[in-house]
Amino acid sequence: MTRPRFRFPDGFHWGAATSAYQIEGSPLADGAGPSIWQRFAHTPGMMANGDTGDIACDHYHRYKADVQLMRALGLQGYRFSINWARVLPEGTGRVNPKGLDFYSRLVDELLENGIAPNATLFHWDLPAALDDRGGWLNRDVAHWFAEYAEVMFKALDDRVPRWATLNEPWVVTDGGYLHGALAPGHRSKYEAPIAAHNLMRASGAGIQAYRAHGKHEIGVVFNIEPKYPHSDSAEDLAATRRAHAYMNQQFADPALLGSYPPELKEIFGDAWPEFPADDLKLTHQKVDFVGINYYTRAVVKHDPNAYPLKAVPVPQPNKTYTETGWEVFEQGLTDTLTWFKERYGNIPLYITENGSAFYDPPVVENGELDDPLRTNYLRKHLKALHDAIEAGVNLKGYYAWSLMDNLEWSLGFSKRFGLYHVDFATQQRTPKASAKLYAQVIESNGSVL
Ligand SMILES: N#[N+]C[C@@H]1[C@@H](O)[C@H](O)[C@@H](O)[C@@H]2O[C@H]12
Repeated sequence: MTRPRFRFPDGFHWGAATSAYQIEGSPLADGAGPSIWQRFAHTPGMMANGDTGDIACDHYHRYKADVQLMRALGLQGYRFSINWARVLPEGTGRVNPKGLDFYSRLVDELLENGIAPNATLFHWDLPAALDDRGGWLNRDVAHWFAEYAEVMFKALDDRVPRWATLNEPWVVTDGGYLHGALAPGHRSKYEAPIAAHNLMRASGAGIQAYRAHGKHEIGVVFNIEPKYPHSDSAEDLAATRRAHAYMNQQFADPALLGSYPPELKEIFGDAWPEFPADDLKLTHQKVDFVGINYYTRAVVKHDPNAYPLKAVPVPQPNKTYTETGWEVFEQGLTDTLTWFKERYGNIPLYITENGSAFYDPPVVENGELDDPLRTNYLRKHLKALHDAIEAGVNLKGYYAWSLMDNLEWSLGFSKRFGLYHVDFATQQRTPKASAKLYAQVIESNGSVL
């Protein structure tokens, strides 16, 4: 019998992902300290519709039922993040036992249901107390992060097989320090490179701490958005190179090569610091895997007025765009993975996030909600994933973003990425047709595609 065209390798890992501030709610419960997202969301004008993570998906209370949603899909893994300030209310020093206990109970619930926990230490919600001490702009943050990481490793590494230090450091610096659209809401081209550098120093220090205490795997998660030139003019090619270095190499290069791409000094000019040489020895630690979050691509052209890249994305005609304004371009996923292998070697890779926000008409029929555009996105991207494996990429697994509709950061609850629909007034979860497809993909290891 011939092997089905899109059957994935035996042992391929199928999961779904979320993050703490986007789903948990109860951000200050049981002794938790505030994070910068708790403050940002309660700052007037920062969040669409004034939405906050005060309740979100109420996962802090509903986690057992949510694990059953994961089980219903047949998930083999669940990628979640830990709210640093729930465990260390001041960011360092005193541990909050009730905060630690929540994550211990979540991990046990996952294991009891045959789902492997995949824990991310930092998914943007820095403790506010550390932001008050300079946050990612203070070089001491590498030590603060390593202290927090050690607390978590000692508490959970006996049960957590896979850890990530950071989620998408690029978004933290571009959104939180350059453009100000995300917490902590700074707007400085002088601060952004410093925060970026300290994020990677902290990731390196966290990996070093894991090597002293851990028994399993640790890696780091980057968002990668492949850049394609609008034309083959020298200006557009140079703009594409800058955009690629700024988003796709600024963090992976110091982590995996121990260097920075030269374009960064060209982009930031006098705002690019001369970092101590030893710093790149700290950022450059052996990782057991890299997580890649892929959503879309960008076609890039030169624009002398664009800050700071002198490059802008070019909308593509006759293409499907998601509610977040992202072109549906599955070939970009294949291209991203082959590029990553060519530049950084045959490191084990996971797609740690991939998904799409489309408007879902809440029409529930036979217990599910139809979402054809999201289902089509999922099908196309899983096929593209299989193409990358056939091209020789060392791809170990895939986590759909997201398990359920949640707080899309400053966009609030308006952008729905979930496989499960959430009625935020009632907290009712309803599987979408995309959830049904995903469950069939998992059960057949891709053969249904
Ligand atoms: N926007 N968007 C969806 C998704 C976001 O919800 C995640 O928290 C991030 O890791 C990453 O940006 C991707």
